[in-house]
Amino acid sequence: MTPEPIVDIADDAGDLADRVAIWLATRIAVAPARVALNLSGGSTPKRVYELLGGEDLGRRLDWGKVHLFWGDERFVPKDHEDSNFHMAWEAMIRHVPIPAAQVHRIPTEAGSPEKAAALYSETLQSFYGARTLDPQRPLFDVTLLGLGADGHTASLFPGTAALNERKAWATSIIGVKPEPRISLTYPVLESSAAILFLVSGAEKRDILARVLANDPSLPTSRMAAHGTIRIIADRAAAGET
Ligand SMILES: O=C(O)[C@H](O)[C@@H](O)[C@H](O)[C@H](O)COP(=O)(O)O
Repeated sequence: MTPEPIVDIADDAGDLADRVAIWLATRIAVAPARVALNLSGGSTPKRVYELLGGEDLGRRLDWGKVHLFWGDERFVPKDHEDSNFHMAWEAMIRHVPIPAAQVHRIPTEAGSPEKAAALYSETLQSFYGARTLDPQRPLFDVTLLGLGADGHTASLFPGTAALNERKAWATSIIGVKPEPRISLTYPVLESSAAILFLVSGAEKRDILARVLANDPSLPTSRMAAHGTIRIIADRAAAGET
């Protein structure tokens, strides 16, 4: 990974979620105007979204300046239980006063995964106000990502053409998982002031060690961000228990 990640160790999954939620709440609070958060799917961030959508934290945040995006999505309807949007909707979005126009989900109602990817690229470019990314002006304030057991992140899986896509902002991934996926590409994920990887559980221990050793065969290791990269792992994932 470039730059070298900052690694934070949380006690357990609950502590990890608390830290990330507070970190995100602080980013939202200090942002002068709009703040663009790029969300991930997976089981690890769900508790973070619940905290941000909860009574305690959710009501204190200025949701009027928050814009939500997704790093990847399954090509399923928006209310499908496997939808990353649906997970964030249930855990957080439906509980908070964020304007609907600021929730930029991946449009899986488009006729095909390719069309959904093309439409989402347009959404991102229109938000950014340009079709070319400027390293000095990141698209996202924060990108949340996970680490899959095979080293994937977002829906960038080992050995797929999506890893080499540098031109399109979003792409479709077909034939790797039972359902097609749509994923932002490296240049777009990397256009973030801060990237935060959430890694929890003993089953992630080996793969996290390989990422930290910069194994180039792993999509996660190949992330080369413009801003900072932080990995928040719990003790089980970090091999400290
Ligand atoms: O939609 C998804 O599933 C993801 O975007 C994916 O990249 C995920 O972040 C990792 O597979 C880790 O998932 P866990 O948090 O469930 O371990």
